[in-house]
Amino acid sequence: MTMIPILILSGFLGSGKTTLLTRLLGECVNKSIKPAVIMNEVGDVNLDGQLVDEEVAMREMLSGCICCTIRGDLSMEIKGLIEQEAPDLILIEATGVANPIEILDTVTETALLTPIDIRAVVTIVDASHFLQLSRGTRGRTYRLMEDQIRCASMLVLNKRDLVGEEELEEVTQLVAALNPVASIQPAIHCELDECFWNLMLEPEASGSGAFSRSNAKARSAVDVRGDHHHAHNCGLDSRNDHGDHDPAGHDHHHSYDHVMVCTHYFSQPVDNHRWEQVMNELPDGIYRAKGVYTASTGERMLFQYAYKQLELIPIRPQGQLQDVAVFIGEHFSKQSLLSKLEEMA
Ligand SMILES: Nc1nc2c(ncn2[C@@H]2O[C@H](COP(=O)(O)OP(=O)(O)OP(=O)(O)O)[C@@H](O)[C@H]2O)c(=O)[nH]1
Repeated sequence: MTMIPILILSGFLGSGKTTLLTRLLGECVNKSIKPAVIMNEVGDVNLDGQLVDEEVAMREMLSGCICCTIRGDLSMEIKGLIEQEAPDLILIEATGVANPIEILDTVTETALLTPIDIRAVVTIVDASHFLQLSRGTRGRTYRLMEDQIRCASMLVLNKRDLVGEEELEEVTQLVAALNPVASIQPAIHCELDECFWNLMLEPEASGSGAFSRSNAKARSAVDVRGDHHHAHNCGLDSRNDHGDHDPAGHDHHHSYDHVMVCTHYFSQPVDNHRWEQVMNELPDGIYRAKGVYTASTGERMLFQYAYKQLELIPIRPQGQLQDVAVFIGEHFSKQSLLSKLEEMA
């Protein structure tokens, strides 16, 4: 019986999951592996899908988080992908607010429907952001990041370019203390050593043990017991299941109910400089934004904003794609943001 390996990419908003995913897809081409991708977004548009080659089989799960509201759908997506696309490997990019323990649980349940093997949970950590939060009050976002780190089998300490040597040492120690088992790799734009790609894509060839399903289950169980309050929820505020029991019978403690999503559809082209200005003036509460707009030059632009860093990338969209911006953060006024965006028109 062939078991289809699954890689779960976890990490807080803007940490570099899509960056890692696109690199992994490149490595798959090099190694003649046929991948399939499941992308999950908290908003109702998937812009990251634009960065994935058209030829790669992809399923999008939007407007909910696979770790809670739409976790049942994940099993069906995995089963459907295997039956329809016969991939060698499935890569799941979770939302940045997902609790990977829940995803592990769901994927493990999927094994009852179809033969799969969880090969690794790769958590990407924004080294600079994590360090900054660790030095502050260590609120809910920090706790979610801790959970994501705890259940990883591999850890990528990304955005190494944004921290100095001593800070890197400090953040490595923090992360290693939370998860002494996982291998840790510092990286810039998720550029990893060859052995890391081999571990993810060809564990047999590299002679290293995979993250077997039973390991995953055991790990998940330990974490659930050890830190029960953080175990069964994600940081998404757009759910309506507050305090409910979920079908699997888990108690939901919504300790991460603090992340807000705001979506804006552009009605006309936008001047690039004006857009940079607007993004520079965003309130501190907005830590992540992405979208597509038409510049006044007529060019389509994909923009990425993570923790005050803005990136504008000219794109040729695959298929129909609306001009839209999604803002993610906490404690910000959606109304004043939307008015500001309206004013631009
Ligand atoms: N300076 C710096 N920026 C990075 C690095 N890696 C990724 N980025 C940028 O950070 C932003 C977010 O990267 P993504 O890969 O989209 O992050 P993500 O985790 O998929 O984001 P979400 O899907 O919103 O959760 C993009 O603008 C990237 O180009 C890095 O090592 N250093």
